Amino acid sequence: MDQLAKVFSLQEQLVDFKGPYKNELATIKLLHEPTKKQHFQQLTKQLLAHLEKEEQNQRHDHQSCQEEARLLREEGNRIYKAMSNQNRLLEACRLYTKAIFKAESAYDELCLAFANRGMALQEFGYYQEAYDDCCHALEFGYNQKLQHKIVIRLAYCAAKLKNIEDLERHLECLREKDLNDGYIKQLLELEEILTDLQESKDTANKQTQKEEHLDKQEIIIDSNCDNRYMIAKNNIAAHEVIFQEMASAFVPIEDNIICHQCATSFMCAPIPCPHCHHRVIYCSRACRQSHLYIHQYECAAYRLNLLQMLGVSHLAMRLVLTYLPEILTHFTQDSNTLETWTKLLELNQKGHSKVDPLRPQYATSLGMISHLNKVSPNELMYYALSANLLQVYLEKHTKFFEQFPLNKRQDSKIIVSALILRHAGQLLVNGHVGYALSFSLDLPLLEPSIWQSTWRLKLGCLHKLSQIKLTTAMNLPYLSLCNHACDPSIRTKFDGRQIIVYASKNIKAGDEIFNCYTQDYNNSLRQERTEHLQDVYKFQCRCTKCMKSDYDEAYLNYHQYKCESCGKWFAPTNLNWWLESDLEVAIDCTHCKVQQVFPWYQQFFQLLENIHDKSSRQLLYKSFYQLNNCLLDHNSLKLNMAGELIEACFKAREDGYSLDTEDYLNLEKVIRQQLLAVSVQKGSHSLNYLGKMTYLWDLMALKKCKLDKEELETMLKLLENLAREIRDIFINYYNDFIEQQQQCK
Ligand SMILES: C[S@@+](CC[C@H](N)C(=O)[O-])C[C@H]1O[C@@H](n2cnc3c(N)ncnc32)[C@H](O)[C@@H]1O
Repeated sequence: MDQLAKVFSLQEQLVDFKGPYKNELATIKLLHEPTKKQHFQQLTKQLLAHLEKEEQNQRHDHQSCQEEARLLREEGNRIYKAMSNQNRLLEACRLYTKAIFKAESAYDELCLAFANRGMALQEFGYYQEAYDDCCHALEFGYNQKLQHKIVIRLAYCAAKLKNIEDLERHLECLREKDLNDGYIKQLLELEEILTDLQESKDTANKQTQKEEHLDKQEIIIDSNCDNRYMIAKNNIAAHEVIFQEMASAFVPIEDNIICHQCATSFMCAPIPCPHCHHRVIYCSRACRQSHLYIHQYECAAYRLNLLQMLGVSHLAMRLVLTYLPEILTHFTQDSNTLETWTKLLELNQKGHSKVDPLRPQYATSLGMISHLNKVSPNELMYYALSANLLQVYLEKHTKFFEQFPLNKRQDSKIIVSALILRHAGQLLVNGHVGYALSFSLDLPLLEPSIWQSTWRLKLGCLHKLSQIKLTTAMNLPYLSLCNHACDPSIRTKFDGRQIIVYASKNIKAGDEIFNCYTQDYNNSLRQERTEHLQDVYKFQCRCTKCMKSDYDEAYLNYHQYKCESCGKWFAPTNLNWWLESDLEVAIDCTHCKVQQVFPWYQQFFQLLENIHDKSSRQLLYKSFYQLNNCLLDHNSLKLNMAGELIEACFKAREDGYSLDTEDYLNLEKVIRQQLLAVSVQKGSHSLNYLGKMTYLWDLMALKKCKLDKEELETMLKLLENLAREIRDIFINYYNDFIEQQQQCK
């Protein structure tokens, strides 16, 4: 990072960005001025060489990768063989996974680790993942003489997956091998399964996939002026799906372990690329193969750790990589740089009024609004230098530019830089952040303490899935057509790389459909939102909520304290004082100006430290209920304290301290208060609500509380707001532990 800053600052001195902004092409051309170009590009190459050197210094040699992976795999084998250990399969898988990561490109170990993980996954019941691992074992050079061991496993998994074609292929391969009696017996069994599958194939219900009509409501996009927006053509009822969109490109945020192809964060058998220090991961072999085209141009950048320094410019480059085949068609023999650029930009004029969000065309992305003309010269310089760096990287470390006509190589470099710059500018105001409920565990699907079988949690473990994580930065150009309001008319659900947009309230035909780019009016102050919207999105918000005279009333209602002196309700100047590291800050009543002591605050957290002690817990519940005397209704601090109390009680239970009936009654009461407050602040369809709901479901599963039928049905309906695989986990949990006992009532 330091080196990047150093090189960028040297490059800045070589370019004059002071003049008026024209467009991305003209900006990039400034970096290519003949007099400075050589020195300028030399600095970029030096930076890349520096990263290469750093990577080489940190790289583990083949032998140590091999050795560390071997030790992990052998430890996995030891656990796998320990028949008395009921968690052995997932524990072994965990170690095999670590071995796969450690092996990097030491293929001789990598293939063994895949083979062994495949064996354990198969036994646990993850057949598709086991199948993929066996394919990887073969791909990375599993011993020729022992390959029948892997092929028989492939055949077994194909049989479990009812994949006749694969099963036929693997059995054919096995028939040609010289097998011992044991294997011949297995082969005959598999032959029988194949016959059964073939016979049942014809009678099986052929499920034709229904082509769902995805945008139930017609959306009009006014493209006559620069500022496009979305309106409802028909009345749209609250909670109806308005449209769905598939992200054409996305990148994982930070170090989240997410499949780079389908964006799932739920993987029981992560498959890392062996060449870029496992910085790119897939959930399946199919995803790995689908992503090969993009990854061939990114692998070296991941290896050099270049991309994490560049944030939005990385997503911009992915957009270019995704649409390269389309971009290439615009490079003709006889047009010059400006003509090619103009032709590319004309695409969006043709495209944006007829957009298919599920099959996004490049035109839609090219047409997104950008405010590069309004950013500071320093900011513009940063994005231009990042675009240039990525272009030079593609040139030096990949075969990317070989796809362009030979006589257009120079043009293509300038245009590719200009496109990366254009998309970075667009994504600054059009990028979307995906989020999901997640576990706060490393390799959560391989955590033996929480799973009873595939996708089925153990009793009392649903609350482990209560965290909300930001997962991806996405390009969703159709959703981006919605303008902002602080009281939006939509809510969004992220499901892998697909987004589903629901009406959050009734929308009348002709009404504009608004998204919210910040925290909404219910969860932030107008001034905070205004500053952010002005800084990033370059506009002054004039939505109905911001134009009201009591614009902050809703939010301030969640921060009302009763003054210890005058007894009046007030909202402190520093609303979230309890989130700050320095808790010594003085809180004064805004009416009588008397400084507050808040003795209940210290007392509560002291009691929390002794949660294992029954009498402390009793005092804790009492002091929580007493908060109602000094904190109004759904006060955010009270909500936070409820969260601390609930988590601490669940943790105590996990640590082996038994909670009694009174504890559970109190817990239920506190969880319900928390859920009510979250539904008021964030809405009951929010992930925040669903995350907190897991605690109540755990109490139900543990037979410590009961819900009436109506309440339970309402909660079940809310599961629609979860991504598919997370919803499955909730439904399995409901079926395993809740449904039956609720029926027994
Ligand atoms: C994601 S885009 C929305 C679609 C945009 N109107 C377009 O034509 O592409 C965000 C940009 O739209 C404009 N915008 C969005 N909401 C707005 C609002 N409430 N008032 C004024 N401008 C707005 C701002 O320029 C903002 O940076």
